[in-house]
Order: sequence, then C-alpha cells, then structure tokens
Amino acid sequence: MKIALGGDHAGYEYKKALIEALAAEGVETKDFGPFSTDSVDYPDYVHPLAKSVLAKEADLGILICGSANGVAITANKHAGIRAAICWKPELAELARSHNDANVVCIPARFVSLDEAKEIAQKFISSKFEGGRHANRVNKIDCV
Ligand SMILES: O=C(CO)[C@H](O)[C@H](O)[C@H](O)COP(=O)(O)O
Repeated sequence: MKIALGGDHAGYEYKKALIEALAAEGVETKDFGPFSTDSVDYPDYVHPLAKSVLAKEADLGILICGSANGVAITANKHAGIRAAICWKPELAELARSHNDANVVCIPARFVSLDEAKEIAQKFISSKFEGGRHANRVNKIDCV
C-alpha cells in the first residue's frame, strides 16, 4: 500500500509525524508537501496529491491542515476523489466502509497528534463494504 500525504503549514508537524509513524509500520508514503511551517496556499499541494491518487500512483491520500475544510473542498473538485473530513477514528472507518473515500482530511488544529494517528490508521486499514453503499457512491460520480 502507498499513501500520499499533503496539506498546508498548519498540518506540517502532524504530516511529518504521520509519515514517520507509517514508515515505522512499513507503509510506503509520498510527501506532497509543504516541507516547512512557512505559510502556504493549500491548493498548491492538494491538486497534485489528488491527481496522484486518481492516477493510482498512491492507493489513498491523507490531507492535513488547520480545519480540514480547505483541503477537502479542493480535493473534491477532482472527479473521482472522495475526500472526507474526519476528526474521529470512527468517522474515518465509515468514510472508507460506507463512502469509499479515497482521501481523508484531518483538522490538525482540532485533534491531538495521537488522534490524528488513530484517524489515519483507521482510514488506511478499513475497506469499502460495497453493496447498497456502491449504488450510492456511483450516483455521486454520475454528476
Ligand atoms: O482550511 C484550511 C486549509 O485547508 C485550514 O484551516 C488552513 O490551515 C487555515 O486557513 C490556515 O490559517 P492561517 O491563519 O493562514 O495559518
């Protein structure tokens, strides 16, 4: 499994820690930046990550910023991206199992680092259930 990570300056420290934690578990990652806490514009980092997930260069994406709103709004502009804002591990599990989300957006200014790690872990380890949920997800993509 390969995970793409990105976000903005408000999520930089959490992104760094998540990459270290994933690497320690043998999970391959690709860091789309930013690479410091200098103030940046999140769309500059979200668009390349979304394209990479759609190109199947990465299996799933993790976006981290202050509130998760901007990165989610941006990622969901890409047809085929289903980006979910998750502030609890249970939400991350449901985003995968019910909504087939392929990107999770974590609000770094509203969760602890340990919570962010749990959210990321639950997201990448959960599977889409299909069935009735597939009918619904397919209608999203029909627009
Ligand atoms: O929605 C956002 C980006 O996806 C975040 O909340 C940003 O991290 C936030 O807007 C950054 O605010 P700052 O005052 O420029 O640090």
